[in-house]
This record gives sequence, structure tokens and C-alpha cells, in this order.
Amino acid sequence: MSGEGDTPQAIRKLQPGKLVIASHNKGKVREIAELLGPYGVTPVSAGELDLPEPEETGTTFVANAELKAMQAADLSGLPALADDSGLCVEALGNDPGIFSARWAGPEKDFRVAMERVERELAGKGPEASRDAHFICALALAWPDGHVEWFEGRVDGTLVWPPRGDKGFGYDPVFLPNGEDITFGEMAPERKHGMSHRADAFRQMVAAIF
Ligand SMILES: O=c1nc[nH]c2c1ncn2[C@H]1C[C@H](O)[C@@H](COP(=O)(O)OP(=O)(O)OP(=O)(O)O)O1
Ligand SMILES: [Mg+2]
Repeated sequence: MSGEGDTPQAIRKLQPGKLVIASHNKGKVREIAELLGPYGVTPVSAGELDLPEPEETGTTFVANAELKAMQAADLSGLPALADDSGLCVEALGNDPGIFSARWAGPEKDFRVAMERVERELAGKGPEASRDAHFICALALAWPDGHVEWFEGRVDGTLVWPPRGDKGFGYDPVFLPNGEDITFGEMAPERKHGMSHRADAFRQMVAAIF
């Protein structure tokens, strides 16, 4: 056991229950809570605090993550962690990218979004590459206005039809390189061993803990 004196400054700053996860996506909030588990930080989500869902006006993952984190830190007076992420399909010029959530429509129906990806890819012809990657930008905003950000990535290919009912979003069509099951078929711990979110988390943890 390490005593108080050994506790890194950042851990003391991130008191249990005192970090806001600035996201309204339940799948994402669950994954972030799992990834924070080992650090003894019990987060509270933007939904639980009734924080509004800001308009994502940025043109990059980092810009949108910063905007979400800064708004939550500002309104709550607590440190806030936001995640802006998406699926980038190389043959589609990296679409849907920052528009990944928006492709699911107002109902947030990812069956619709996955079908649109498949339809647009089919439109590129049978030779089109099925390579894709997920990006995750994490932004950690402190109430004093200071923001740190990190970006993670995982590469893979798209399968059709969708496989598996675990995870969220585009997980059922994403087959990570070197694996034989999709993110939708993977236990959470296995996804955390390779995901874009876990990659960004590793960088954040190395920087602040
Ligand atoms: O691990 C993932 N597995 C599958 N799909 C994923 C993943 N990571 C991001 N995605 C897709 C779905 C998500 O809806 C969108 C992110 O959009 P993004 O704006 O960052 O999140 P969101 O609107 O769902 O919630 P919020 O902005 O409140 O955090 O990309
Ligand atoms: Mg969003």
C-alpha cells in the first residue's frame, strides 16, 4: 500500500465521484468507467448531472472533444473528460469520421448507419478497400480552463452482415486486424486490449497519473 505522500498529484485531483464524463452515449460512458476502474476514479456522467448535449461544431475529433469537455467543466465546476470518436472508412475518404453519430439519425439507430456505410462502400465497386479505423480523441478539461488531449486509433476491416450484439455503435461490422471476431462479438475486456479508446486512455494515464 502506498501512503498519502506517495499518491501522485493527479490522482489527488481526480477524487472519486469528482470526474465528469462529458458524454450522453451510454455505451461510451460504460467503457470509460471500465477503463477508469483501475485508477479508483468513480465518474459521474453528463446525463446524471443533467448537463446539456452541446452542438458538435468542430471540424476535428480533438476540437469536438475539447468543446464537450470544456462545456461540462465550466457548467459543473469539476474536471471533465470527453471522448469524440468515430469510424473512418478509407474508401469513403474517411467518412463517416466526425459524423459517425450523425449517420445514425435522430433515433441513434446504428443499424441504419451501418447500412449506409455498406451501401456507400458497395457504390465504390467490388474492388474497393474495406479497410477502416476507429479514432478516439479524449479531452480532459480542468475547471481553470486548462485542457489536455490524446488521440488513439485501431485499424481493421469492415464485415457484412453485422456480427454480435456486444459493444455499441459500429462494433458489429468492425473486425480489428489480426482478430477473427468483431468488436460486437468481443467481451469488453478484450475490446479494451486493443481499442482506439483504450489507446487514447493509455496515453492519458501516462501523462496525468
Ligand atoms: O468503440 C466504438 N465502437 C463502435 N462505434 C463507435 C465506437 N466509438 C465511436 N463509435 C461511433 C459511434 C458513436 O456514436 C460515434 C461517436 O460520436 P460522438 O459524437 O463522439 O459520440 P456520441 O454523439 O455518440 O456521444 P457524445 O458526443 O455525447 O459523447 O462513433
Ligand atoms: Mg456526439
